[in-house]
Amino acid sequence: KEKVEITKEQKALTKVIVEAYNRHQIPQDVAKKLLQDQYSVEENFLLLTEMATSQVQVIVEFTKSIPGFLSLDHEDQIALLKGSAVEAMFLRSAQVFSKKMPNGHNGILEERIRKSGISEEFITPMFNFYKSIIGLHMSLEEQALLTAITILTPDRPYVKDHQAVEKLQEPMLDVLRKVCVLQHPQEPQYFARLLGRLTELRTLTHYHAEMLTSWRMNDHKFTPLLCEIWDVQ
Ligand SMILES: O=C(c1ccccc1)c1ccc(-c2nc3ccccc3n2[C@H](C(=O)NC2CCCCC2)C2CCCCC2)cc1
Repeated sequence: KEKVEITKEQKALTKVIVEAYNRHQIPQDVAKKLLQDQYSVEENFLLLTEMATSQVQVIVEFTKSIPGFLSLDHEDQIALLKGSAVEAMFLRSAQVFSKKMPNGHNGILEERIRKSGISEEFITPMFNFYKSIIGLHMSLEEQALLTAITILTPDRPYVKDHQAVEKLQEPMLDVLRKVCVLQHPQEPQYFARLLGRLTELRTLTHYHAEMLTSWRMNDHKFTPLLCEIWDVQ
């Protein structure tokens, strides 16, 4: 049985990533808001754009805390943030959805999201993804490291220095692999399943522009930041 050891450096790296992840929580809890009231389709869309806009700002701060990120070429920094924003938003949404709540509340939250205005064809793939994330019972370290790994994906469009990004992503993958072995000793394939979620995430975000403009209402208004990040309007 291979003895898995997390080195001092890897412990330090994980600590930095988890602290940054915790520090940059979404300011206001969207699940609580959704459980409080039923909103109209227009109000829900506004809530989504507000939450997503603040999450983009939060993700930028989180990413700046990733050791080495600020030493990358500046245009590559932008390309990585832009290329991963929708994935990070869905990953965060899945983590919000997977939070255990007083019984019945998860059902209400699911209902509110189903009726929020998202067009039917995207509801199933979105919830399939959320349920697959729930099924993994990810630890906080795994969530934080997976988010960093998603952002540091070398093959995003317009990234020039792939190698420099790989050099940052690899240590994260190494320590995530070890964390998975240590935290899920009964599931040798757990790390592979975790990375498999990133593939499902990419397919889900493939239609993101269509998902947004098909929100069941006319005249979809976006913030300037989201127009930049989401390639809409
Ligand atoms: O269609 C979507 C989309 C968005 C961007 C690009 C492409 C598609 C698209 C549609 C729902 C959700 C989505 N899945 C959620 C799961 C649990 C809780 C809320 C969730 N949300 C939305 C949300 O606020 N997400 C936050 C979460 C924190 C990080 C920033 C984002 C609300 C918005 C109010 C109405 C109901 C759902 C997330 C995304």
